[in-house]
Amino acid sequence: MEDKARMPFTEATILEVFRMSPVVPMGGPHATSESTTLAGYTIPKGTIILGDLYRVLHDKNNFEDPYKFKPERWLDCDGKVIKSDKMIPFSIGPRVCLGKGLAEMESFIFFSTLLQNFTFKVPEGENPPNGMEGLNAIIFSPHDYNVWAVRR
Ligand code: HEM
Repeated sequence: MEDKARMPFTEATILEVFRMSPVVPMGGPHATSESTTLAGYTIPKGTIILGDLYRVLHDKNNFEDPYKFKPERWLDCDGKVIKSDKMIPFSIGPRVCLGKGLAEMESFIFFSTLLQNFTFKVPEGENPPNGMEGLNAIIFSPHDYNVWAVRR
């Protein structure tokens, strides 16, 4: 993990994967504990609320070319990783994902270890998933696809 600070492009790539294909696109269900008003709408007590994390992560006001996979959007002109409060794949607020730190650490170790040891190739004539289509339930996952993992 101490190498992470020296691997900004790897971190940027993982951020872009989380942005393009958020694992929990609608976050967790919440409910209003009392009646409230938001943007002129009255929301009665007990209303189930789902925050559309996917929409925030694909809003062109938040991210230029939101449907393009561009890891470099996360790097500033000095090559340092940019932080954004619009980057909310783990949700926000008091019920933010409890495993956020662990998940970020695991993703970095998993991804960098795989890339250190393998080159990934799509078999000829087949298309890799585009990051947007998949099985969209509580958890978003890509459709099945084939990939060759060639040992380096
Ligand atoms: C890429 C990996 C992960 C993503 C994108 C993710 C995302 C999320 C999201 C969006 C929520 C809903 C927050 C809300 O209700 O507003 C959540 C909740 C939660 N996550 Fe994760 N999560 C990940 C991995 C993990 C891991 C590894 C753990 C535990 C080791 C974990 C534990 C939890 C728990 C306990 C909650 C419920 C928090 C609460 O309601 O107070 N998550 N996660």
